[in-house]
Amino acid sequence: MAIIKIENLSKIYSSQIEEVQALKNINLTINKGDFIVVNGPSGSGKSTLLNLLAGIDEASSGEIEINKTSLNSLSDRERTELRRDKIGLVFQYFELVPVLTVWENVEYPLLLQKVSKSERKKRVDKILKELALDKMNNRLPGQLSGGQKQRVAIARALVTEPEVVLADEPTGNLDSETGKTIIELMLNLNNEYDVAFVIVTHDLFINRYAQKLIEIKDGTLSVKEVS
Ligand SMILES: Nc1ncnc2c1ncn2[C@@H]1O[C@H](COP(=O)(O)OP(=O)(O)OP(=O)(O)O)[C@@H](O)[C@H]1O
Repeated sequence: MAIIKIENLSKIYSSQIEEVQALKNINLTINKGDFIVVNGPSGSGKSTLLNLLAGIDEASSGEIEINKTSLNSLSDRERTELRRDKIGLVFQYFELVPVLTVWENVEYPLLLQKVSKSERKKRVDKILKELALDKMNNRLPGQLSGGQKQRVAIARALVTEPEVVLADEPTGNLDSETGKTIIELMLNLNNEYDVAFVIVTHDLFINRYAQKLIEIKDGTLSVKEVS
């Protein structure tokens, strides 16, 4: 079942000096439970693609459908809510809120969704236990290792029960052993919850975990192999 459908998506960055076509007519379907790895050289358009999916930036032309709803057909507010409900985000530099505890960081997206207090407690406790972080509930992000921070970020991305998690260089700031643990954790969560993962990375070791391996080059996308 398709969760996200990208059709003829293009992005042009224009300034007074030049125009850069960062994405050229991209087509891609992300299905329920997919584990997709995206490679590509620096400047090829990987972050642009994630930013368009995450709503951090807007496409120049083309369509993104989430659960059969075209983002172009929605108001700004509806678009934000749809993304907030269906997409979880994980970043290279973790992006945790430094003054909130581990527990509060994971609770935060549920506050935005206006989930009740009792339901918040249930869901945050469950995901922190699942990710073996329940002994660290009251720590601040500054008191965690890189791998622990990334586990908190993954818990925060999953607590809203999204259909897809987009991860931008999730191992980029971790040593190789911790990076491997994080990817294997994502794979387990993918199997357990059937949530799709799209991992944009330079770390070639991640490719062996891919169900679908995608390469972006000069703004065009190709599927390298499907297992
Ligand atoms: N805000 C912007 N204004 C102008 N050009 C931009 C902007 N953001 C990105 N670009 C250009 O768009 C192209 C794609 O950039 P993008 O950041 O998507 O690449 P990337 O594959 O994520 O690279 P990296 O692996 O280095 O992060 C590049 O040529 C880049 O210089």
